[in-house]
Amino acid sequence: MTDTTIDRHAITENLMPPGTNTRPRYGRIAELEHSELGLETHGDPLVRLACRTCNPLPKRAARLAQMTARGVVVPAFRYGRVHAGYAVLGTVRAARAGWRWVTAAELSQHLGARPEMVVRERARRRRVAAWAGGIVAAVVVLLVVVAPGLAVLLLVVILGAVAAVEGRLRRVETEGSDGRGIGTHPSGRAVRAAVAAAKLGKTEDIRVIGPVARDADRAWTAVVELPAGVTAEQARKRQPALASAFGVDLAQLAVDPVRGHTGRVTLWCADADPLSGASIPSPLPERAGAFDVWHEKVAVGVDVRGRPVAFALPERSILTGGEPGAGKSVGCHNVLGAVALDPRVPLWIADGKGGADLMDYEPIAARFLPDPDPAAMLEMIRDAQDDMADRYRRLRAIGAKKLTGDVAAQLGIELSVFHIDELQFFAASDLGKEIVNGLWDLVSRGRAAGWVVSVATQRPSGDVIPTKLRDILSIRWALRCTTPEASDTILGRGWAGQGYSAHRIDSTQRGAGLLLAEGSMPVAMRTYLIGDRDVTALTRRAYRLREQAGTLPKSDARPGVRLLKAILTVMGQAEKVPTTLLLEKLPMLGPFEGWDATRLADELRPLGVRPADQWIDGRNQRGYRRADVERAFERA
Ligand SMILES: Nc1ncnc2c1ncn2[C@@H]1O[C@H](COP(=O)(O)OP(=O)(O)OP(=O)(O)O)[C@@H](O)[C@H]1O
Repeated sequence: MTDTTIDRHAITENLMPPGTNTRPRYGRIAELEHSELGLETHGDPLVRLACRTCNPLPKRAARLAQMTARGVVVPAFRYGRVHAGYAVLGTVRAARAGWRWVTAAELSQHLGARPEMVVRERARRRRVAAWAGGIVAAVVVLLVVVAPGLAVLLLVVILGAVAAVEGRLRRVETEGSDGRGIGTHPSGRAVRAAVAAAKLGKTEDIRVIGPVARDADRAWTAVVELPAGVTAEQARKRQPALASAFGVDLAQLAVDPVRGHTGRVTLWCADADPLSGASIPSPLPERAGAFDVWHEKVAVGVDVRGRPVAFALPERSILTGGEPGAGKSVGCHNVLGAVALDPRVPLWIADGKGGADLMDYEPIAARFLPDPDPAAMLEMIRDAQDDMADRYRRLRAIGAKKLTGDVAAQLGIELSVFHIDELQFFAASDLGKEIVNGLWDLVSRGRAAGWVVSVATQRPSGDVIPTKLRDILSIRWALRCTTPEASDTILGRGWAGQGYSAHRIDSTQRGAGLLLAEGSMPVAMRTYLIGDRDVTALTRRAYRLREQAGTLPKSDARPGVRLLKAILTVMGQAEKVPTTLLLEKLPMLGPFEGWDATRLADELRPLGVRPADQWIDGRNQRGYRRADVERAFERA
């Protein structure tokens, strides 16, 4: 080192601010040599080159060169290298695909069953390949001889196109490896690889028939042919594994068999969760006519593809379970609402919660238990068992084995529906064992005699729904549960382990559940929403239908009794009720529309009930006393 040069380390140590560990750039050294050491020139040629004061132009030129290298040359080189690589890989891919086609690799699984067809097809393809190869070779030779420049240009264009296609394919295929599954626009190859990953066979034995298509821009769909010997049913059983391989939620995937080919399935995979979002209104409130329980299915909601989910009621029984607020009441209204609109069907309802959810059904129910009263519940079950025994006697008398629509019409007995809400309040009582045993008997023997039992509970556990009862309830409907065990208590043991667990349902998925009803697998679905107003409107229509058909509950058939019963329903637990409230609520419970205070008083007078000024809600109002109405009801 001469005296006009300076050691870069010395500058770092002596002149840079304390704590600075990085070595200064040459330009900064040059600045420091001028400003701090007062040097005129620099000993180090690199420092001289970098000095803006001594050497501004070369510096700029160097920077320009550097920028050009970084911004253009390097990317161009990288791009070219990558695309050259893609061109090679694409050519190899095309050659392998061509070879597979020539050798008819996809037909090798049929070699055992139809060897002549495979051999014939291979020979045909070899001929086509030989002709095509010959023509291409002749064109290439001609071009090289006549216009070599054009030949090179054509080669570059073809390789460029191959590189572009290969690049795109790789981008799509690598979507599967970054945690986002195979994406919303997967290639056939990505679908095959995912199906193979779900342990349904080897990628090369799986085929995607036709293109992977988009469905209304909210899902992709593909028809997949499984390897020989693997059935659509096996694929449905692997649905959770498939959903995992596609990188989606179980609720986003539908696996449907293809008619006419047990080895093919249609895969439908939604981009987003189809079980959340805006609620789906039930078609029931809009329904004009009566429901026919013998010939119609009860539509309770839609599956993830938006297709209606429905089940028939004759010879069935229902278990609905889920945590509080999961949507059980709404689900049950879908069933009860439909049944109510068939005026022939006697409805027996027991409300273990003692709430207002089922109050609207009271005027049309043949039997209605509004409180969690285990003794009354047991009595209802005993009555239903007696009725069942009577039905069997009558069926035997005409030589019929079970109640069908025709037999029902012939004997004048009807399908009866017995709905018990919040079974746990009855099952956990002292009479719980007898109640559960009675229900078990009614479900198992009552099926053929036309008794349909439906139980709902917000505590799906072994003590509320013993396995022996659960196993004979044929329709099982698991709404959101807190644990996989609770879900299994409803659906049956083992389903959670296979990926079908209602504990996975999110609280944003209102009314979502797993329904095991028609097929052998639970179906992820969402119930139709039936709000409180809909229930009121439905039951009022049901009332009118039953009134016309003369099938209202016997005690309700007399207008006076009907009125007193409706007034007691409006009053609930209250001791007094204002006339204004009665006039507002009574039309919802029976044919009392358009009544005024005078008409109400006129109807009640013969029954011994008179209005009076009452102190209600902190003021003097015209109204009725509960004790008067109850006395009149007892007299009636
Ligand atoms: N299918 C649905 N679509 C949209 N919202 C729904 C649906 N089902 C239920 N809900 C919403 O969830 C709320 C609770 O539903 P519901 O009363 O049926 O629950 P539940 O399981 O019966 O509760 P609990 O056990 O406390 O009686 C409803 O008030 C409604 O707002």
